[in-house]
Amino acid sequence: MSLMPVEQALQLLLEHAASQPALGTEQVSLNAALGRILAEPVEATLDVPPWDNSAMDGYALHSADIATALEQGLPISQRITAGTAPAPLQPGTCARIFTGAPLPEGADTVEMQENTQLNSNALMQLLQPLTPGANVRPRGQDICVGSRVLEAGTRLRAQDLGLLASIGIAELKVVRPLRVAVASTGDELREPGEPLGPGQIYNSNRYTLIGLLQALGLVIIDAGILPDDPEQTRARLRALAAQADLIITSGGVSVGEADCLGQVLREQGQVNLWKLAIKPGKPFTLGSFDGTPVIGLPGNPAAVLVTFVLLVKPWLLRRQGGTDVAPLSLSLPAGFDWPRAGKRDEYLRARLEAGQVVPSGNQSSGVLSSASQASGLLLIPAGQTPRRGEAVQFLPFSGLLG
Ligand SMILES: Nc1nc2c(c(=O)[nH]1)N[C@H]1C(S)=C(S)[C@@H](COP(=O)(O)OP(=O)(O)OC[C@H]3O[C@@H](n4cnc5c(N)ncnc54)[C@H](O)[C@@H]3O)O[C@H]1N2
Ligand code: MOO
Repeated sequence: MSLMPVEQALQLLLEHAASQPALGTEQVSLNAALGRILAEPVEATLDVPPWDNSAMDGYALHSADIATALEQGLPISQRITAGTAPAPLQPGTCARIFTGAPLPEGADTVEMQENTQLNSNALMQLLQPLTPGANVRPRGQDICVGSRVLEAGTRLRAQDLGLLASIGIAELKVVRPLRVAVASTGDELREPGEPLGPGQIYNSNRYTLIGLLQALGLVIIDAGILPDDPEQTRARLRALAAQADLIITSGGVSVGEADCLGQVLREQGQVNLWKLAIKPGKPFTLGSFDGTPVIGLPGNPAAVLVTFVLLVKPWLLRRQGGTDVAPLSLSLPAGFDWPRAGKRDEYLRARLEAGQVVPSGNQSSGVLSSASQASGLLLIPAGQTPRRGEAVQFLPFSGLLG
């Protein structure tokens, strides 16, 4: 059976997310807007800076007076601090001025105080030639009135909030956060804190997934472990579907027989089982229950991490109207020889060493310690055998998480 390329799966997921009914919006204050997605574009209603101002602590003068200022000095006719409104500059004089203070009418140039001296006549004398217009930050240098400063669909970062504040915006309209239910499946699972019986393991995916969702600022419905019983699974899914915009499950999506979740989705909802050309993360499902989308991730812990950051996160962002969903990918030299070409795109847990990318340990899809030791994912495309020194794509976790 042929495997679905990752790009195709991503495209289908993004189309699926975009086809969902629009989410509501809410008005939030700037300090509650970090990481939220802007629901409408923002246009500036003022210039920033609102007037020409000084970039330095020093003296403001008219460029016509530079020669006089160099030769004999100029009298200082006023003192302008930030936050004050200056009087027009008297011709043939200069003004003491500080960084950020408005330039007086009649001045067009500033010299920093280190390049000046007060001569014996208490005149400000330039110590070196000065370019007309130097050290002036013109009105509108940053933002012009009427310009669009941010587009709808922008995920707000700290600098975006600062930018909005600079044009006086105190509140803005953002998309309401998604409610995402997280459920693990598997009879072998126990929760940390409980004793482990024979054949049992701890439920790590729950914590990985909840952490990944928390970093995206979403509302999480922690559904714990789904029981391996169709009747109970149905009832639990019904309750989750009524509250959540998306249900994410882990486990039970491969060809195994104890696949109670798949059975319930097939009977009561809808399910597409994909075999992706990705390692780890080959089995992946997209379905629905009572109209609520369900994404079923493979149970292997590293497959959960990889498929979430590459496929689920873009779905979540696009579902909220986010426009920028592609992760940062850097082209860096490989610090290894890759021995054999694979049939799937392989995303290795990797880190940087002396500017080169190296795998960070055991790459089995059941292994999490190598993910913990990694600073990103390294792509070995299907069919390729990169050699040491050749460029490979490295996706830092700083761009994948949060
Ligand atoms: N005959 C085949 N077997 C398997 C195939 C295949 O194509 N044919 N694919 C393999 C691949 S690739 C993956 S990935 C896994 C996916 O399996 P499932 O999604 O059905 O997941 P499970 O069987 O339930 O679990 C797999 C593995 O992960 C552990 N697990 C599950 N949930 C958790 C959890 N919440 N916390 C920690 N660990 C968890 C589970 O114990 C298993 O070891 O299938 C392969 N098999
Ligand atoms: O896709 Mo599985 O995660 O390779 O083991």
